[in-house]
Amino acid sequence: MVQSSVLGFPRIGAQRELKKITEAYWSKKASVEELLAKGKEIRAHNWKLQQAAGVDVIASNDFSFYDQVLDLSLLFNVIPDRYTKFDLAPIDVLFAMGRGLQRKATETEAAVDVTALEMVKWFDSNYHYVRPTFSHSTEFKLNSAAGLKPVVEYLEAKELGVETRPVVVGPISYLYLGKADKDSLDLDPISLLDKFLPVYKSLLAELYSAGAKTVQIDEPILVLDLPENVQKLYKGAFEQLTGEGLPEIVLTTYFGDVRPNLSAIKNLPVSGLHFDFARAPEQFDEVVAAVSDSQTLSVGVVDGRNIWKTDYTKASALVNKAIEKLGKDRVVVATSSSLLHTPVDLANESKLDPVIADWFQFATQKLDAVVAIAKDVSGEDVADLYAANAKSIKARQESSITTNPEVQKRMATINESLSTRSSPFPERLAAQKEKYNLPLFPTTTIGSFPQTKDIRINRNKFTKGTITKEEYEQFINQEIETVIRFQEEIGLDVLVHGEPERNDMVQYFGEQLQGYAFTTNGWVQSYGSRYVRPPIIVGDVSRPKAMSVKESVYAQSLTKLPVKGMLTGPVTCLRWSFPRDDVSQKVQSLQLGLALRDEVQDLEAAGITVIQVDEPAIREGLPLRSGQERSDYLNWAAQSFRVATSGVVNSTQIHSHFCYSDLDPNHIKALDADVVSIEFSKKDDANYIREFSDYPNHIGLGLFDIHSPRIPSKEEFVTRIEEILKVYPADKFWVNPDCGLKTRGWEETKASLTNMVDAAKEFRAKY
Ligand code: MET
Ligand SMILES: [Zn+2]
Repeated sequence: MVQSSVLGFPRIGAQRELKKITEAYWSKKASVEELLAKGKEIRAHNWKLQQAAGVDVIASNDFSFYDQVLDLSLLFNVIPDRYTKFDLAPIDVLFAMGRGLQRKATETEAAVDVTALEMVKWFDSNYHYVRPTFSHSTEFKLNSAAGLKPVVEYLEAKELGVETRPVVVGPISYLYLGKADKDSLDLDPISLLDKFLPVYKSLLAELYSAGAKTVQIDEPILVLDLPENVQKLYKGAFEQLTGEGLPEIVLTTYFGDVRPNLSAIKNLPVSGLHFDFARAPEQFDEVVAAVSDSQTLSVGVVDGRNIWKTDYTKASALVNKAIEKLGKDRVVVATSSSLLHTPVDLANESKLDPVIADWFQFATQKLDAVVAIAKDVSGEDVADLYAANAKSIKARQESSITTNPEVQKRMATINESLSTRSSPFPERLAAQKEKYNLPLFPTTTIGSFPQTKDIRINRNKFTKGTITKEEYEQFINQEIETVIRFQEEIGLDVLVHGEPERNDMVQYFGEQLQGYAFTTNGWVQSYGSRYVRPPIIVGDVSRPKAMSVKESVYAQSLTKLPVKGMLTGPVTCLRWSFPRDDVSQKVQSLQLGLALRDEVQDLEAAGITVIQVDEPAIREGLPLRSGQERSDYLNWAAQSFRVATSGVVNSTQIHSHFCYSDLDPNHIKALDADVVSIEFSKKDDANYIREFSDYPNHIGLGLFDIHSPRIPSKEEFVTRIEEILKVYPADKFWVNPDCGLKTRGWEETKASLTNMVDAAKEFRAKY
């Protein structure tokens, strides 16, 4: 029998149970016992679900209350001192590292004030991990204060009658994905490997004693351009991690092609290797040849990153090719990566057009897919399943929903002049200076203001039809007015309308574009308790009518100060949707660029002449390796943005915004935006700041973390601005937060922004 394997299952719960309980815990509406019990319930549910589906290899330790990488930092005691001095319970240390913690002293608790650790994109996905942060004083040890999570969860499953394979991020990836803390900037985390391995090994030994025969060790960095010194570490490291009293290891890689690093993993003493053939089928021959005689091959054919139905016939053909080489006993049918990146269950979608829904598989359906393929290649009769699958695949290929000849005709009109502004930046800058006459250190925000409960309630009422469209719009207008008045009051220079009408920055536009489908419950974890519901691009994209003009015009009518129009850029719309897999991403991105061009021009015509087109996803879309694919990407990504934004006059000021990543200024030059804002509050490295000083256009280097409820004081802003001014010129300096404020409450928003604006005024007076 060929086995089926799932590398990880979404942990958010089919009804977002995890979000509800963690947020209740944070606001002290649920106890720690209730929190832990809910986690346990979700895990049990997921294991049972996979067992019932017939999955042979089921993962444990794929659950997390915040992030699986952060869990390891707690487990291995990679906890910067600033989090340990308050005597917090382990779960609160975890949350403090993940999201910061600020609380006043009470009779029973001391005051706490710590910022969160840095959060960055997990490879090219829309998931974010909390970056391990090392210093010279880091002392690795198994931190068993709350039990050893992988062991606890392994035993928990066992008790339920489910034998699982614990999954842990590998030691080399863990270090490599980390960074040095501010006090130890000369430290290269990878140099800590020798110290780290014995502790990592003791975790494996504990798992083995608990009964785990095999563990899944994820080494996703093997799909990156790895420096040779890092490649060379694998052999020695895995030799140390195998042997008597230790479980067997299945080494997993995903999200790309491993070939350039293949020598690193050839002949490792691991019992199995896993590769992602959904993403990188081209690596097949070479990586299969690298599997040694004693090893199994886990064939990742069911895509963990997208929602399209797996083509069973194609998948079987690939698996059979592996079986020909290795035999049935040494081949496993697997998901390409963890299913964390897909929505939980298609059965929760009652509103999807059934014709289109038939093209999809969500995580729960993907369980059936791996099982069906494993059965088929084992020789079991699954002809009915295969016939039904072939029918769906064919129906999609032949559907007229996916093509729009008008869009295709318009795509042919894209050329240099359609994607270039009529004058270079210096001329535009002059025109804009004259028009807006902004002070030095102009202050602005990134767009969204707190999405309050009231907003959600009213949106729900409107969706359910219990209030009319007019009533809803009136409500939204009131919200806009509140936001405008607040901004005027505290003295911001370039205002925003606050985005109260938007549930999500991509979904909101997706719902108004042709060529998109959306789910009602297709949530995917983005970070912590923040989930997104990516819309799905099913066909050629176009814009039937204006999408954002009404709200912006209303906001502008309330004030003399400029109000920024606010759009989500083509690359971000693409990246934060589930893209089509039947046309290239470039084509989808340019189609979105054309649709947004119409919107930008409509805004300008309506008198909105500062327009921000957000591209926070541009960095994550960057192919993981350098080379042709990456330079092609940078070209079409920038071109799509320029298609959207270049049809305006010189005095119209185009802004863009980037967050969640180590942005390379070179990657955004070609967008040619007049002003960009960048998440920056966690960047301490002066050299990194300096890289931006050559950037030709104007930049707002984000001054505070919007993922955290913490309120920076005015003095803190002043110190930070001074620090940046050492290497960054004052005349290009915009003052703004890291990102939008939608996840924040009003109280902290008011306080933080007031302090920020006051700090800017101080510098304005000085310069
Ligand atoms: C993730 S980037 C968010 C940008 C958006 N304009 C906002 O303020 O929310
Ligand atoms: Zn942002």
